[in-house]
Order: sequence, then C-alpha cells, then structure tokens
Amino acid sequence: MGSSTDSTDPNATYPDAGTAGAPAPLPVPATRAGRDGLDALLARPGKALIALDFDGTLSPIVPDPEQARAHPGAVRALAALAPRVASVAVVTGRPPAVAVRHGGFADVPGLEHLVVLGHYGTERWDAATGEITAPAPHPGVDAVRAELPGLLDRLGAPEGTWTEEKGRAVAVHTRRAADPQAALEALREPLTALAHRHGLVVEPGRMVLELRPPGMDKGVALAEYAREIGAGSVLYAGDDLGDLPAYAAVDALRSDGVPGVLVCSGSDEVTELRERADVVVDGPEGVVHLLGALARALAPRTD
Ligand SMILES: O=P(O)(O)OC[C@H]1O[C@H](O[C@H]2O[C@H](CO)[C@@H](O)[C@H](O)[C@H]2O)[C@H](O)[C@@H](O)[C@@H]1O
Repeated sequence: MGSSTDSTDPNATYPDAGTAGAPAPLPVPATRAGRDGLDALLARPGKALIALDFDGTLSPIVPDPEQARAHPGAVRALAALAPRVASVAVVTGRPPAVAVRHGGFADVPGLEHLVVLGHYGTERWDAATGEITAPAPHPGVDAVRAELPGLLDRLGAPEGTWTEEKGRAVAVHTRRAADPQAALEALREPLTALAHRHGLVVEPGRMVLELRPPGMDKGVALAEYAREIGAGSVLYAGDDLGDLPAYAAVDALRSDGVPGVLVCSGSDEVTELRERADVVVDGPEGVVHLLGALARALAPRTD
C-alpha cells in the first residue's frame, strides 16, 4: 500500500478506517449472473454504474440516526472508484442533504459527479451543481405529522420510541426501546392505517417504520438513473428491506441484457437480501473493502 494523500489513489492508506485499508481481493460472486455482472463491470468500467445505499451499507448502524456517519474509509474508497467508472450514486431513504452531510460527500476530489438519490429517489442531489431537485411535498405528510403524537400516546408506545422528522416523510424508530422488535410490531398496523388514511405508505426498515408518499422506490430510482446514463452494467449494494426494489431493478436490467451484481451489506437484523445477493460482505466495513478492491482492479478513465 502507498502513503499517498490523493483521495482518488486506490492504493492510498485509510489512516482512520480501522482495517479498511488492508488490501482485499475482489470476491467471486456466488451466482453465474453475479459473475457475469462483475465481468462486465471489469471489462467496460466506463459504462458501469455503482450504486449504494447509505445507512447500514456506507454508514454503520447506530442508535441515533443524527449521529450516523459514513464509515471512515467510505469517502476515500468512493473517491478512488468514481473516476474509474461511469457513475457512483448513493440511493437512500434519507433526505439527500442529510446523506451528503452525514456522508461527507460534498467537495471531495474524485466525487465531483456523485449523485445522491434521496427520499427513495424522490429528491436528487448532484455534486456537479451542489443543488437538490425535489417535487412538491405530499399533503398527507402534514396530516400524519399532526396526528402521530396523539396516536403514539394512545397506543402507549414504549419509552425509546421516537419520531424522526424527514421533511417529506416521518419515521417512527424503535431501536432505543427495551424490546425494539416488539415495539415495531405493535406499531406496524396502526401506523399503516394512519398512513393509508392520508394517502401515504409505510416503508419498513431496520427498527423503523417510515410514513411516506407512494409512487417512488429505490427500484424506480435506480432503473431511471441507469437508463439516464446508459449504464452497461450495474452494481447495487444495500442492507435493508427498502433496498429490495433496487435488487428487483437489477434483476430486470439483467433480463434486458444489462449485467449486474447484487451486494448485501450483511447484518443479523435483515436476512432477505443475503438470500438474494451475489456477494455478501460484512457490513459497511466489508463494503469499503469491496469498493477499494474494485478501485484497485480498475484503471482511471481517460475519456
Ligand atoms: O436507505 P437508507 O440509507 O438505508 O436509510 C434508511 C433509514 O436509515 C436510517 O435509519 C437506520 O439507520 C439509523 C442510524 O444508523 C438507525 O438508528 C435506524 O435504526 C435504522 O433504521 C434513517 O434514520 C431513516 O430515516 C432511513 O429511512
């Protein structure tokens, strides 16, 4: 490994990233489709889209979402990889401004063209302009916001249950309750009813139920973005239920002749992605290793 401070140098060390700087070999995908996807990515990196979820994939899970930060090696690994591929995108349930802030994604050499598809693709941040594009908010969110505290009171939601204000959505978290899973299950039905009454849907996640507008998900966001840039291959990495539509989008792209790789940022909390992934890595640390290995395997683009 080198000691370069160039953020786009894939051999640079990650001084504050635990073991993430240790060179890791590229994994061999467990499936034929995954191997085809990785082969295509390596053969034509200038057509490759690398898309990643934020919480649980680039950012370790912590009890307080406000304290979540990208893994210390994540930005450097992304900055090393981005100049070698067509595009790097973060596809997240977070508002894009929050993901950019918590990720440290702004003004990073190498990430000049990073795209963040936030709120499950409803809002978009482009590093090239620093601007966010967003449609008008859904009126049901205000109504839900007004009713939610009273409903949680009436339900006797356990201590530790709290509501995250997300602007165009609200998310009820139970990670800090004594029994997070039981608290989540007790809230699922009444929160779903509340959401439906106001034209919203419930997005379930890791100890969280988010009440948000319908009509967009990570699959739609990923497919539209892949089409926009003319991606010739797609690698998608995620950890949570909200990433399943993106997995389905990669499957659909494969059926249409665009090879893809499904990466699971593994955890004990969610098993659904692990079962479908071509590559399973050990949480955000494993994702950083994978990104670093990809960057080392690819030469910088010259076009
Ligand atoms: O699409 P993502 O980037 O994975 O965002 C999904 C949700 O992530 C956040 O919650 C999750 O991470 C928190 C911080 O580590 C953790 O405390 C919580 O239990 C997880 O569910 C975020 O707070 C939500 O708004 C996102 O929808």
